Amino acid sequence: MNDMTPTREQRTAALEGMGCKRKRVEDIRFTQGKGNYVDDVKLPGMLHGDFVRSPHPHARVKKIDDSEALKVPGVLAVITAETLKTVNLAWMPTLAGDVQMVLADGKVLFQNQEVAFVVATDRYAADDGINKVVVEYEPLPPLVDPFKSMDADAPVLREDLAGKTTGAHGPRKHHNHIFEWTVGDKELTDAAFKKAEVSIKEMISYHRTHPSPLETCQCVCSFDKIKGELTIYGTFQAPHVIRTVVSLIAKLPEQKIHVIAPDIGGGFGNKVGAYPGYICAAVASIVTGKPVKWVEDRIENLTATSFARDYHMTTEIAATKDGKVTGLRVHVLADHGAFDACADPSKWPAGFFNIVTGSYDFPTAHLAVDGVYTNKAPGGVAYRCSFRVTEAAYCIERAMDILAQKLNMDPAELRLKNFIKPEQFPYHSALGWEYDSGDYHTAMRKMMETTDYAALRKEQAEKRAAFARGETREIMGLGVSFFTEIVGAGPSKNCDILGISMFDSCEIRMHPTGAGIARMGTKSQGQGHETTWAQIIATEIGIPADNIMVEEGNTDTAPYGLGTYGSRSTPVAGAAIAMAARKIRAKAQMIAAYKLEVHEDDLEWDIDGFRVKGLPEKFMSMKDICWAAYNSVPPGMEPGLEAVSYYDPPNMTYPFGAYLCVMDIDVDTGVYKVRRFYALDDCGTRINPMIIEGQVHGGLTEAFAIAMGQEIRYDDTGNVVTGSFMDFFMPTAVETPHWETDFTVTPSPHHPIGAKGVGESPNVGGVPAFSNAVNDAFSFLGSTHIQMPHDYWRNWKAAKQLGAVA
Ligand code: PCD
Ligand SMILES: [Cu+]
Repeated sequence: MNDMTPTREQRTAALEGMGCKRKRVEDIRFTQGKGNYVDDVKLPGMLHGDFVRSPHPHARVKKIDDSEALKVPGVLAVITAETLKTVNLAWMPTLAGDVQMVLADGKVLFQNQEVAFVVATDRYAADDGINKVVVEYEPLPPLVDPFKSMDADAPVLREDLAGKTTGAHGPRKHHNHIFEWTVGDKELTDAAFKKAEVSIKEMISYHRTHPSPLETCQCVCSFDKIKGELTIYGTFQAPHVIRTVVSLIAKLPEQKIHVIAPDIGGGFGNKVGAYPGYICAAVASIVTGKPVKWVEDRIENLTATSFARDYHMTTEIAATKDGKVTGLRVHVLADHGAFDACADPSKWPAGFFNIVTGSYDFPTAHLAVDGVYTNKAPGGVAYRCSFRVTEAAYCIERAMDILAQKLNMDPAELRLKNFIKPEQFPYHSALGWEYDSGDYHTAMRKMMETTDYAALRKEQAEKRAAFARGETREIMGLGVSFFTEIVGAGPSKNCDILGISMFDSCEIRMHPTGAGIARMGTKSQGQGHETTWAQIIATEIGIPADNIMVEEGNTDTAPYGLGTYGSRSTPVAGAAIAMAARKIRAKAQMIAAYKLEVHEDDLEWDIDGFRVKGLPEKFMSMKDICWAAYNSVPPGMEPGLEAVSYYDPPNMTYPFGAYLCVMDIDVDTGVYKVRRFYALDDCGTRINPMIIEGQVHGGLTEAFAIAMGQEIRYDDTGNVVTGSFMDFFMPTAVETPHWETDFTVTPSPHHPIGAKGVGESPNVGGVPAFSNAVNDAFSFLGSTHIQMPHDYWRNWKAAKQLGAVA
């Protein structure tokens, strides 16, 4: 060996594999404005469609007159429910087993609901056409408050369901009831409460909000009459699912549907579902024979496509005097809006909300969820929520603080006392999950030491005394949050969408020169998959990440996958990638054995190739093996080097984290300052620490937005009052706090590379940390729970109600 021979460290570094802070390859195009988004798709002769929307939240549609609209220059067609009925598409199935109007059929059920679709030569003409469509409405009483939805005299919203006493998830108790879902042992839990030395009860609401990605939902549909083929470019987080759904509802053969999700400007769950815009653009293209583009504007996005949360959680904890939890009882009233269009795996009407026991060893628990209809937009699973895990984490983390307050215990100490212990993993929760791995005590203690939690509590006590003496008008809050996430939907035993198991996939094809292309069933919307997926392959097969091209989002080339949401890509596709790479390596080993003239078992893997055991100079690099795969494979072996893997995970993964928010609030103005925010995340094996940090920063910023002001609010008449960025809080760099990140590593025992998801964690853990900080600040004035969002006005109002301001 000469001096030029690279060291093992240099060879490893050259791969830029797992653990490397590899720079994001996609950013080369994004930072130069060279991304290719749906709105960049411009096809010859392309038309534009736009919606007439209802100003009323609840009304009968008496008549739609399009005669004047059709006279507008450039307007070619006005599509209504009547048009759609001719092709059986006036209603579409939702992922939650309900049906949803594509265009208003006799009635509208929420403000801004789609009523008619105007198709024109350009967007402006379409807009002019919209203004000329005359719709005659007969307003009906709106139902806004979910708590009144099951009143005896509540208006009937869904006339199409008249007389139906069962829905997709069992019996319905009322004409506005969707489902009741119960989990856990009711008797045992009731008994625990009877015996309880201490208990708390609080109605904890997680308000309605919206993911509002930078790029709104949009598509271009192009129907080729001659070939009978439909090509759909769209902002799809799950392109294959869209292809299957379109095939099923439009009765087009699946091979004749090409779904392409190009670059996506943020998804956050907003782009999982199927929207009327997609159906209308497809029908318009079939009718006109021209490509049709549909692009939502911001107000449409905020008010009509997939809201998030709107969970009202009556929460009770039973405990002993010294702070050991003995039971948890939760009732949720879930406001699903006008149609149940929640994008959960089929069997889970309330998603994975039954992770609500959190990080604590509850001997027993019982949960009941009632889903109800109101005159609001449909949706329900979006915005970094992992299928209602954000709601569950908020519920339990707020409740633990309330219990700590009642017991006069420190909230961090109460948590430490009740954590599931490291030796209890795999841990079976009272509500039915098997937590794969965790070390909660270590994470919590690291958070407490790094932030000097004890000193902060001391400072708080001093400030409270000073406040009492009238020396300051500022109060200080410490928001502790310790969350357990459940991501990686999911095992076919309990997760499917429309009957398709929630596996994911990867196909790797190596080229002769030691480069390759890898395709997955997932679809990045900004997460950086092009960077990280190549890193997994680099480590697994010893080819530099730079030599692996990652391609997602084209259903013609990618293997079938269920898409990217619920932080499932790393737990599911990440595993498929490792498994496909291992198949490549297994074949490579046979080729290397043949070339080095030894038995396969005499070879050992060494960073970027195979070495003959005990003969270090006999080595064949993976690059050379790629070449050999195309010219000298062992007799009887097929040439080439490619592999595909479909991975059905044996379990979910359970990332966790310890967060602390330090906040100061001025009681006279309600103005708060986030002095410090510390976030420790454990997502098992870390693929790209820089990307993880970016994910955490992004998720915390969204958590900050939600907890401190962001809200989709309806007034009593069913009017959305926060339907634009004038009113919907969108934090910029000015408002956003500074984030301190940290980590521990507890690998997932069942995942091939030990990785868990991380993308949703900061939102799951962040919201309770902010809300607990506000509540902790006010608690010494006698409050137990202040509802989110905690904007200045509400903080001031709380201070006033608590007698802190005159
Ligand atoms: N351990 C680990 C984990 C992870 N990672 C990384 O990180 C990321 C993420 O991941 P995940 O967790 O697995 O996830 P995904 O699946 O991929 O994704 C999803 C998520 O993601 C997040 N993030 C983000 N970012 C961006 N940029 N954009 C967007 O849109 C978004 N979104 C959001 C959401 S909302 Mo949902 O949908 O609601 O359900 S869900 C979600 C990627 O890249 C990966 O690779 C690493 O590195 N490592
Ligand atoms: Cu989610």
